[in-house]
Amino acid sequence: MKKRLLILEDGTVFTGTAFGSERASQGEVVFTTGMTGYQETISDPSFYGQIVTLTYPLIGNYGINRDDFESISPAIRGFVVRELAKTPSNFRCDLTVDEYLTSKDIPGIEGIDTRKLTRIIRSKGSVKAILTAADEEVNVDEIVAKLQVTPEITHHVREVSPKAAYPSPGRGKRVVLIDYGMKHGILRELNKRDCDVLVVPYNTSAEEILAWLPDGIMLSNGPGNPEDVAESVETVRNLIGKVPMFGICLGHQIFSLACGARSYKLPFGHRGGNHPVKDLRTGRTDLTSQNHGYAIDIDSLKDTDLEITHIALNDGTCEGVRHKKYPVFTVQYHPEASPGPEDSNHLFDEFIEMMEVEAGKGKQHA
Ligand SMILES: NC(=O)CC[C@H](N)C(=O)O
Repeated sequence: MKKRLLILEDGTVFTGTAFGSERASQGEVVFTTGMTGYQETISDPSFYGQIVTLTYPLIGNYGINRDDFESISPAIRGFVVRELAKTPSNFRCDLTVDEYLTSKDIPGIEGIDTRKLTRIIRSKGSVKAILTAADEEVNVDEIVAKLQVTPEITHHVREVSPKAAYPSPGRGKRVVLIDYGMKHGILRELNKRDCDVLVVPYNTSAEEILAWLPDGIMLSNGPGNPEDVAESVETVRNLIGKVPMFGICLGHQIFSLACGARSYKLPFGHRGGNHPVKDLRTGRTDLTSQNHGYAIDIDSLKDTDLEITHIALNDGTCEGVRHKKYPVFTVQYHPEASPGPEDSNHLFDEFIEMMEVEAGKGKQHA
């Protein structure tokens, strides 16, 4: 069993056991609180550039299967667990987490105090860290000094958005899905409703999108700071009022910025499967799946045509908006679940309904 170190920029060193790839890796450490769904978490492209720690203490007990991936290649920089199950047991299990991460060249560490690590992230906020082998040559002071001056990575979306458009056909509503680093759950939900989907790269122009004559546009989740993707904000600005839109997570942030709102970085983000969110119009609270480090500033909505529709009950932050004039709504959380609760799955039905209503209006005009 090889020893591995997780060294934080504040100088804290955790010593644990290595699994997965043997290489060293650097990233922002974040924690997620889901008790299940680690396979979806590992393969969620919104974690690009991050070392992910799971607060649930035993991970890997049902292995990795063929069905639950949210993308083809995981984008995480490292995986941190208290205890990794060595002998998973499940009828769908194909590989162990160790085998899978080794095949994808992602390093992991187990056997560290993940509660202590989580507390550090909670009190310090975003923390840069490095995963490296515990050999004699390691100079912790040098690594810490290097970490402290390493700038945050920018423009994550470019790394995970597809290079070309591809179809996912259906007989229903025609939807252009802008893929900023999409979880496949979003595409699955649209396909389940028989949508005729065209998935397009983040930098596809508004003209190209509209040339496909979509009934609706879906703005996906994705990694990083929404302010880094100014060109996508500009594209969305040019689409507002032309076609119904539904946005999720980064899609929600990009749409809000396009309407003139501002975003900011949360102290330690929302990541997990039990975040209560209140729908301000119905008073209903859904338990939601979340994975975001940024949020839309509620005060900044005053100067826009947006109305806040959802708030996080844990900290009162913005969880959803709706355009006052045009058929567009967006949420900060994940109605596609995968992983997590499916309470808000109905939002995909609302999107279909919204497209039907708009298509009906078009017919009346014709
Ligand atoms: N899952 C997402 O789309 C996350 C959005 C954005 N990258 C954030 O961290 O806030």
